[in-house]
Amino acid sequence: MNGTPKRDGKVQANAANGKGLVGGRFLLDYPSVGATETLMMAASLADGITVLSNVAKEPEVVDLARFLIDSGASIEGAGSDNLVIRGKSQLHGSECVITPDRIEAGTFMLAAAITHSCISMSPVIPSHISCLIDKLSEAGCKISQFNQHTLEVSAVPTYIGDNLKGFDIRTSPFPGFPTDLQPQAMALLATCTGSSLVVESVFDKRMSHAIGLVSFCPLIWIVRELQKLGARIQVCGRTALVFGKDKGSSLHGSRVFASDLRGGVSLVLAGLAAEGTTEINNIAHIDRGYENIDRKLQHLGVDIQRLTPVACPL
Ligand SMILES: CC(=O)N[C@H]1[C@@H](OP(=O)(O)OP(=O)(O)OC[C@H]2O[C@@H](n3ccc(=O)[nH]c3=O)[C@H](O)[C@@H]2O)O[C@H](CO)[C@@H](O)[C@@H]1O
Ligand SMILES: C=C(OP(=O)(O)O)C(=O)O
Repeated sequence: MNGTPKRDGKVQANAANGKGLVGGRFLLDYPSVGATETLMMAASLADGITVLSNVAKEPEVVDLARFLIDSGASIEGAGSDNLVIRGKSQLHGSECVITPDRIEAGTFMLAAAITHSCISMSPVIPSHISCLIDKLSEAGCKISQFNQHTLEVSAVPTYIGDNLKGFDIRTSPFPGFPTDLQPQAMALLATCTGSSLVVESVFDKRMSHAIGLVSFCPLIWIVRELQKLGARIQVCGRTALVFGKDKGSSLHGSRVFASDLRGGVSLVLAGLAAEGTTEINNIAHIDRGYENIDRKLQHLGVDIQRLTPVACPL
């Protein structure tokens, strides 16, 4: 794309002067999920061979590669640092079964932990959430795998004693700890014993952008909402220090506001552990990533009521 003009806030792109896309070599500065997926789709229909280096290895990238291959694309290396894509003149339709949502599964695992309960989940691909499995095990949960795709998370008092132990987190690209589970894990840490460090190394703006709320920053916002529920958290740059539960201190219900998807669901988790009633507003954020979360939690015995309908029915 040469001399990409910007007009009225829009970018107008012209591929190879109107002759279509041509393959090439790309070295990504950062293994970006969106950039890898976009380049993979473009290269599948570009003229010639494309070599992509330092690409994202997230399961969703591998899933998209599988779908493109089933649709006629030629992609080698999905799940590794490098991809070789031989462009085709066209693709065809194919059927696709989407990989189980590891972030939804991880959120329910954290729900089991924060409520000191036992939840069995299926289908889950354990290797997609091995980092969370390790952290919850470190906290004292018992995680059992029953068959290829069934996991049970147990944090019942007879097993863990009075409380789970805090643990430290540093988010990083797959297979590291997912940034999309960071706020939910922070809610859990506020109920564990001891202090825990959370370092956000994927999304700079989730941590450092707006200390003092100069402009919108999801992390600062969510910390403030969790604090309304009694969580004790201090943020410094990309690091949050979560002070766990002392004897006598606990989360309590309050009126809070979701400001984004994962921060929003972390308020649901905190609400599960809080004494009294928690009212969460702006739940459209949560509905974007959790289908029927209220009904799923009701099935697990949670006293939860939806006060506003799903904004955009799924
Ligand atoms: C729709 C979707 O799939 N969204 C996911 C995707 O977002 P998304 O694809 O947008 O995330 P990226 O992996 O591109 O970006 C992650 C971070 O890296 C930064 N960056 C990105 C490219 C670059 O060249 N340099 C750079 O610094 C971005 O500003 C951002 O802070 O991956 C994120 C990281 O796992 C997840 O949190 C999102 O849920
Ligand atoms: C950040 C996420 O998605 P979105 O970019 O759609 O908010 C997410 O899935 O956690």
